[in-house]
Amino acid sequence: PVNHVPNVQSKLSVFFTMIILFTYLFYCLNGFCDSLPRPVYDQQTIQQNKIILNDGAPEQLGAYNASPASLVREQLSGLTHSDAPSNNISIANNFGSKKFPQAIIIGVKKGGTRALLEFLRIHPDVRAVGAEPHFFDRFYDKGLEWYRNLMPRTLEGQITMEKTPSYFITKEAPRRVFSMSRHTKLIVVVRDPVTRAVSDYTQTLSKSPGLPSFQNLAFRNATTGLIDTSWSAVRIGIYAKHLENWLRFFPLSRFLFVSGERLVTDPAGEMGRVQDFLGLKRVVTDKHFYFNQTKGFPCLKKPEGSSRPRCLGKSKGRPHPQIPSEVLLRLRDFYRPFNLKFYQMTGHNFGWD
Ligand SMILES: Nc1ncnc2c1ncn2[C@@H]1O[C@H](COP(=O)(O)OS(=O)(=O)O)[C@@H](OP(=O)(O)O)[C@H]1O
Repeated sequence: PVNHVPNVQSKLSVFFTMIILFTYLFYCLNGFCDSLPRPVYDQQTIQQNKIILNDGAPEQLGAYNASPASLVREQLSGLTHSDAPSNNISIANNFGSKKFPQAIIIGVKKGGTRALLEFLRIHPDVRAVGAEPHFFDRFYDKGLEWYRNLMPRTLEGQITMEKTPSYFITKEAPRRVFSMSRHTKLIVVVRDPVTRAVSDYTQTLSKSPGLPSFQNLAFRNATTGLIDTSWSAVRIGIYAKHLENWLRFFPLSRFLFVSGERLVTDPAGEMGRVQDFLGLKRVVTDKHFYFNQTKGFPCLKKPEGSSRPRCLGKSKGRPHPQIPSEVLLRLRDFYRPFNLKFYQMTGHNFGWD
């Protein structure tokens, strides 16, 4: 019996070592290893992403917009499945690596950028940040590593993406994106600038109900009908001017112009063009969409990370206020030459005139 004591002891120590190893393995698989202290900029990122969700709008987040909690999960796990069950998140946690985006939706505000990103996110080869990072306009001084850290982890063959519609009108953005990578693919969702201006105004009005009327803001002089181009809702729609700025750094072949109107009337058709441009298999097709009569927009039968059909949230597809027709006509006249120039530059007639 004396001989058995060391035997039992060694068996026990092997048993306890195994328990410790298994506990550690389980701990890591659940993603807790990754929650060790992170660099300061990562912690700041979490805070900032909470603020800059949905184009900086402190509005009700849409069904597709990542919640702050999911952003935190995203930051900690490197995943963007805002609705994915947490166990999925933790298992995939350590796979892949964070890369700079190979494609960015750079604009335009109120063009339909959220819809496009959410439609793309159902593609298995696309991984995207849920929130708008605003790196190339607001947070450039945080540095490229900060930016890369915001990205979800991707596996070989997957594309990293983000969307920040204000990049399109940011003077410094083209040079900054170029210095990250001159091969970056740039997607611009454009929409009739008049409707876009009204949509932009509607969003601001929803946050500031005391806002002056649309016509008060649109005209510098109501009698002469002089348009106020310093009003951002007007200025953003001068697409030709903003595009000129980008073409100083990127050739036209690096751009894809998506029609915001067609994204609503024929989402599958427009998604086909987008997937081709990104070099992706055409996985997102008409079978992924259904037209929701109540919402008045196409919705996804199975959005990413969910098995239930879902539309974008309340902040997308808001009813627009009635604007006097003469005001809209005047604005239409104002945009016409810029639109024609834009059609010429892109080789695509968007049919707004
Ligand atoms: N499928 C679907 N569902 C809901 N809304 C859709 C969809 N496709 C395009 N749109 C249009 O997207 C407009 C909002 O554009 P953005 O997402 O670019 O806005 S933002 O700049 O991010 O605030 C939004 O503008 P408004 O209608 O003025 O709210 C919509 O017209």
